[in-house]
Amino acid sequence: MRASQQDFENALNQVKLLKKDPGNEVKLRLYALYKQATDGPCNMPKPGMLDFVNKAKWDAWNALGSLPKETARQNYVDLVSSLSSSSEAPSQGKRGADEKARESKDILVTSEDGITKITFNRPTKKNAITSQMYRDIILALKNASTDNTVMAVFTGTGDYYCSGNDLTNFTSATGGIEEAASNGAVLLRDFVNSFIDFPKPLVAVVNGPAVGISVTLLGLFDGVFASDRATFHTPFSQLSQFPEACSTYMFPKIMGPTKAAEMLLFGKKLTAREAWAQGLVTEVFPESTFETEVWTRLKTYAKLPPNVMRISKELIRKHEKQKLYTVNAEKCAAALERMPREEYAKALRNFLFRKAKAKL
Ligand SMILES: CCCCCCCCCCC/C=C/C(=O)SCCNC(=O)CCNC(=O)[C@H](O)C(C)(C)COP(=O)(O)OP(=O)(O)OC[C@H]1O[C@@H](n2cnc3c(N)ncnc32)[C@H](O)[C@@H]1OP(=O)(O)O
Repeated sequence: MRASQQDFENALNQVKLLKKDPGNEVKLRLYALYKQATDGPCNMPKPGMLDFVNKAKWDAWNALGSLPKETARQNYVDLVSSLSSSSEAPSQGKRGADEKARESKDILVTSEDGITKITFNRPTKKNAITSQMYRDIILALKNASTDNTVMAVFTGTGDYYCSGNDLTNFTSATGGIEEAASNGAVLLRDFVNSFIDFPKPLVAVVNGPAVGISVTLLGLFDGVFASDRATFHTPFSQLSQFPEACSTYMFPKIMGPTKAAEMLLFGKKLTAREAWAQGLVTEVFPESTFETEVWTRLKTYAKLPPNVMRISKELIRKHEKQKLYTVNAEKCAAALERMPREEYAKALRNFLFRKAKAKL
C-alpha cells in the first residue's frame, strides 16, 4: 500500500516523539528521504569538504539518485514506523513487569457492580493531575480494558472534578526544559491514546468544576453526567497552550465550530446546563441527589450485555480511530514545540506568582 500525504505527515510528527535518539546514520537517512519526498532528487551544489554536516546531508540525499517522491515518502513512513515500534517495545515489556505492583493514593481504582471506578483523589490540589497520575490512569485503563468489569467511570474526590494538568509538572521536572517537554509530549500522547483505545463504555461523573485536560478528554467519553454545581473551563489561550485530547476535532463535531471556538479559543467557562445544551454533557442532576441518581443509573447500565456494548462502541469508534491518533500526535508535536517557549513559561509563572502573592 502507498503511504498517503497524511501518513507522511503523521510520520513527521511521530519522529519528534521518538523516545530514543536513533543515531546520526538513521537521522541522515531520514533527512535524505524527507528531502527526496518533498523536493525530489538533489540538485543543490555540493558543500565544501570542510562543511562536514551539510556535506554528510548532501551525500545522503544525493545517494538516493532519482528515487521517485512517492517511494521516498513510503520509505520514510516505514523507517519511522520501525523506529517507533523498536523504541516502544522495551518500555511496554517493562511496564508489564511492575504494572500491578503500584498502589496509587492520588488515583483510586476500585471495582464494584461491574464498574471500574477511577477517582482523581488529590482534593487539596483540586485534583490537579501530576505526571505520576497520568501514568496511573494509563495503567488503570489498560487493566480495566481486559478485566471482568463492564464499564469504567471517572470521578473526583472533594469539591472539584479535576483542575487539569498540574501546572508544576514542568517546573518540578528534573533535567532541562527540552527534555521535560519531550517526556511530557510522549506521556500526553500515550495518555490520550489510552482513552481513544478504551474498548468498553467510558463515563464521567462530573461532581464539580472541571478544568483543562479533564474537560477536553470528555469528547472521548461515551457518557458525561454532571452535577449542577459542575463547570467546564478550558483556559488554553490564557495559558498560552493548545487544546489537547483531540478536542480540536471532537468539540466542533459535538457542539459546532463556533461554540467549540468559544471554549477552546476564548476560554469561555460553561455551566453544567450550558455544557448540556451544547451536547458535551449527557444529563445534569441537582447536586442534592446527584450521587444517588447517577450511580443507580450506572449500575443499571452495567447490567446490559457487555459484549454488545463493546461491539457497538467499536462500531461507533472504528472509523474515527485513525483520525483521532493523527490529531493526538499532531497536538503532542505542537505542544513539544510550545512548552519551552517564553509565553508558556510566563503563563505558568503568573499562576505560581498569584499563589505566592495570595499567601502574603
Ligand atoms: C515532565 C512531565 C510533564 C508531564 C505532563 C504531561 C501532560 C501535559 C498536559 C498538558 C495539557 C493540559 C492542559 C491543562 O489541563 S490546562 C489547565 C490547567 N489548570 C489550570 O489552569 C487551573 C489552575 N488552577 C486554578 O486556576 C485554581 O486553582 C482553581 C480555579 C482550580 C481553584 O481556585 P481556588 O481559589 O478555589 O483554589 P486554589 O487556587 O487555592 O487551589 C487550591 C490548591 O490547589 C492548587 N492547584 C489548583 N489547581 C492546580 C493546578 N492545575 N496545578 C497545580 N496546583 C493546582 C493550588 O495551587 C492550591 O495549592 P496551595 O494550597 O498549595 O496553594
